[in-house]
Amino acid sequence: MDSEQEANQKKDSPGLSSMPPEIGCFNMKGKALDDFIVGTVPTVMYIPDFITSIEESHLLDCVYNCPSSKWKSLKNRRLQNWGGIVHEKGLLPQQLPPWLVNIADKIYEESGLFPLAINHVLINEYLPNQGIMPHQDGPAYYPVVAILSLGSPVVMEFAPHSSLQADMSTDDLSGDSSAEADMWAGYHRSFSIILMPRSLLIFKDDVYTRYLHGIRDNAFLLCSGALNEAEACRDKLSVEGRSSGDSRYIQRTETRVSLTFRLVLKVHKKLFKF
Ligand SMILES: O=C(O)CCC(=O)C(=O)O
Ligand SMILES: [Fe+2]
Repeated sequence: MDSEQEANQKKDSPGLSSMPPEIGCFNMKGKALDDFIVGTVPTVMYIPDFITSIEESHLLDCVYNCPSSKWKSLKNRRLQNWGGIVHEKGLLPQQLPPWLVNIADKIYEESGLFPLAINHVLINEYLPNQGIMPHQDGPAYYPVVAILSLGSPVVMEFAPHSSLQADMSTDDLSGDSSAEADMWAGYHRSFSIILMPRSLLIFKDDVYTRYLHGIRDNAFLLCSGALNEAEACRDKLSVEGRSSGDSRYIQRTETRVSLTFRLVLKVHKKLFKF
């Protein structure tokens, strides 16, 4: 941790008391949310150091102090589902615990991107060789997602959905000028983004509705060409890497935990009962 980060951490978190740290104000260093837009496809925002290391440890403690029954083991990762069951007809709601309400409300208030308070949080845990298949988050959610990363850095890859690739090939045959065709191909290119610990990734618009996102299940993840490569690699202490020719990789040595914040607009009145 550099001295500026250390100073910020001391300022934001007044001591290691047993009190849970308040999640500080949106750490945008005086910038507007639009200043964090990365890439050219609408719309991805990447906010480094959204929380401090102390807040990160507190959230990890909360995640790991939950009853083990809260974890659901999948083939390639574990997850906790908070906020209720997402059904194709809407959300069968459950109250979020206070430690999640705290941060969910901050993301809601400070981003201004959700029409109502965030009511659903998925927590994913990945070992260094685990990932998540390319997928879309689906129509049950309002089409904005915010992902807070804790622990090991990873690279998230985005690729246009096959329906968009079909559009592209139709366009290639439609006699566009080559400049326009190049623009179209560039616009729909796959891209990747390094998710450093404590960062917040937000995506919406075409990236939500027309792209797939995923994380490869490898301990080494290619990071050359990532939208935020320069920014993420400035913090060399946090990115353990290896190079092979022109390609650079980050090495995952620790577990990663991510918190995915979303809003389900349609909420059933009846509380979900076990
Ligand atoms: O762990 C992540 O960063 C991604 C999680 C995700 O895509 C999801 O929960 O839908
Ligand atoms: Fe997702």
